[in-house]
Amino acid sequence: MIEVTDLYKEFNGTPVLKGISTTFEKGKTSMIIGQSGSGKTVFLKCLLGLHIPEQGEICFDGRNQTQLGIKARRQLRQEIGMVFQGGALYDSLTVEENIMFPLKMFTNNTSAEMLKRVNFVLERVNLSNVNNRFPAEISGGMQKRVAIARAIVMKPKYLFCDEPNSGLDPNTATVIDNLIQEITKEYQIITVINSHDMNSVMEIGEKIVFLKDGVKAWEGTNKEIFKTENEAIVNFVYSSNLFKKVREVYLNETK
Ligand SMILES: Nc1ncnc2c1ncn2[C@@H]1O[C@H](COP(=O)(O)OP(=O)(O)OP(=O)(O)O)[C@@H](O)[C@H]1O
Repeated sequence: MIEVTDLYKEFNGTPVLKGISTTFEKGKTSMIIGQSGSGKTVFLKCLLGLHIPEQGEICFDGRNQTQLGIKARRQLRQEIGMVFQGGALYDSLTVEENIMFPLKMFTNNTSAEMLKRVNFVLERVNLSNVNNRFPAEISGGMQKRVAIARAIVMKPKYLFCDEPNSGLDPNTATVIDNLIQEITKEYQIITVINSHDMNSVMEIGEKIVFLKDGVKAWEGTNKEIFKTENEAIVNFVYSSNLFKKVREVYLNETK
């Protein structure tokens, strides 16, 4: 479990995260949502250890990230897989080289062992015959799959995804969402996703943390989001007429 307690982060005296506490569980896809500027990226960067919070604790299965020594921090970093916004693949490396990169960096595996693992994760994300292609030679959806394959190649305990669906059409976005959720369950990973995409939130948001002005304004599941009376989350999620209608139908059907 990841336990975040009273997390506080400021920049030049301006508070961005104002005492956030929450937990993320194994085998669940948890989502951080909120308006632009609400602090989602800063929160994810704190989890990754890229920002040092002024106050609070982030415990990864009992290990308080902010108090770990260099060696333990490096170990923890290796247990985290990251899917960056836009995929962040290396353009000059092939798909195979991109996925092999963390293995080369952090393991002493032989070339044959690394290749076996690369092919295994490529198969897991339903990609074949793309080993020697460059990122520019495959579609956006395929690039996301490669980014997911690279994120899981080190068998992470924790998977963080920043806007994994950005730039994808709705069908491909749903396929990527489902893939992330399947992998989360199959390998019992703790997955935390930053998202703007309400379809994703409704589809795979087993836990949703809603940030508003750096404060946790609501948390719950994608089912609870339909029923909640919390004004802040209702205004945020149901700003679209389509979602207002969907909510009405759901509430009528479950009366
Ligand atoms: N390195 C930094 N230095 C100073 N201010 C920062 C820094 N990083 C983020 N901020 C500020 O923190 C606030 C929250 O930013 P953050 O990027 O977390 O928002 P967000 O919710 O991820 O927004 P978006 O959905 O647009 O990506 C913003 O006001 C931003 O300007």
